[in-house]
Amino acid sequence: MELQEHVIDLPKKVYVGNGILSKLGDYLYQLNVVDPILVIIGPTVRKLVLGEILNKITWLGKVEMVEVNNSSIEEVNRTEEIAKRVNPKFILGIGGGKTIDVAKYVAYRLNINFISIPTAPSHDGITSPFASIKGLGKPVSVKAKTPYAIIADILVLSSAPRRLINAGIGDTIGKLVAIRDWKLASKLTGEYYGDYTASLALLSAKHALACAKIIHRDLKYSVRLLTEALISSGVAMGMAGSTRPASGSEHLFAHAVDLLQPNAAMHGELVGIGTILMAYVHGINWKEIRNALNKVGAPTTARQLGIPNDIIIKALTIAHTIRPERYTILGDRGLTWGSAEKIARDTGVIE
Ligand SMILES: NC(=O)C1=CN([C@@H]2O[C@H](COP(=O)(O)OP(=O)(O)OC[C@H]3O[C@@H](n4cnc5c(N)ncnc54)[C@H](OP(=O)(O)O)[C@@H]3O)[C@@H](O)[C@H]2O)C=CC1
Ligand SMILES: O=C(CO)COP(=O)(O)O
Ligand SMILES: [Zn+2]
Repeated sequence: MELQEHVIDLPKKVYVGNGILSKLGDYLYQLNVVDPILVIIGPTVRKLVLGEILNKITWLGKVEMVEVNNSSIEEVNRTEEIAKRVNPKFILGIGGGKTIDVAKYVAYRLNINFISIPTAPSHDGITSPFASIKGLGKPVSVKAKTPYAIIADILVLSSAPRRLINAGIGDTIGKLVAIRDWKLASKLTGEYYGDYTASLALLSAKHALACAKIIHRDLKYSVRLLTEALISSGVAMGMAGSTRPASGSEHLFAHAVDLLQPNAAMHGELVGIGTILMAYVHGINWKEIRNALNKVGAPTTARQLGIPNDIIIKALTIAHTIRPERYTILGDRGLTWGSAEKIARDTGVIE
């Protein structure tokens, strides 16, 4: 049998360490970064780190900056127009998941090198060659540019609000369910299952569980664990050429809630709750997942997020329609209202 071509495109270098943003200029030199450079940043992060960043890169020559407010297609189009004018050789995306997604997607559309500088360990888009852009007609991620390099400063990441750190734990714990959905799909539909990439995603989830155990004692060490887990989950997506190892029924639930009640919660928070629910459906230890999220202070109930019970139940019943081509434990027909309500009540997600 002739093997289909599969190309794995991975970042060239990953820098991780405490206070390493102070060496940004050195890293860009090592990476042969030349001007013009376009910095894409969000408004909050701009206030926090822009001064430090600009200090380190202005020697490179022409540096322009664009502030993005969300990850909508309108914001992508606006940023792309600026990028066309600047004609950068490199794009630096600095911030949380939304800013990095916009930077990564604009870099993809214009085929420009993209460097990922995360400021919050809240999502595994830090390394992945995918972006979640609102307004493209579907709530799931689309192909984007593989980061040329990643610069993850643990001091910056661990100073992010605790809610963002907890969201990263939720997004990563989700892989416990995602890889089970993938394996199930391979058995039932014959879909290719990548043992290696699934193991990498599973390892990330285990690191997130370990992080949840020690975060109260050693924040910096646990954020380092979490960041490495997020990076390797992104690498798993890059190796698989799809978000399959990192996104299963728990993400479908999160996307469904986002559709029904936009901006109700952070992505990783919804994925965390989705993981409790779908772990229950898979018949695995959902209480361990709930305990880990509870222990760090991440939400485990609809009430904590101010989401009405009906939205949770409705999301469970429509989750299977979000990405019908990706088979999960929800099957082709999804959950009935009654079974969805029972799952949500049994797991304590709704009262
Ligand atoms: N591409 C992929 O593979 C993946 C993409 N995603 C996507 O990522 C997004 C979620 O990312 P997430 O980071 O949770 O949300 P946001 O990007 O919306 O970030 C949340 C907020 O945190 C702020 N922030 C970031 N860093 C810091 C910091 N160090 N200190 C204080 N505030 C900070 C941001 O500021 P500012 O306003 O400046 O941006 C923003 O206001 C979703 O759209 C999700 O779909 C998630 C997983 C994977
Ligand atoms: O959030 C993601 C991985 O954590 C990406 O998943 P989707 O492909 O479902 O958008
Ligand atoms: Zn995710």
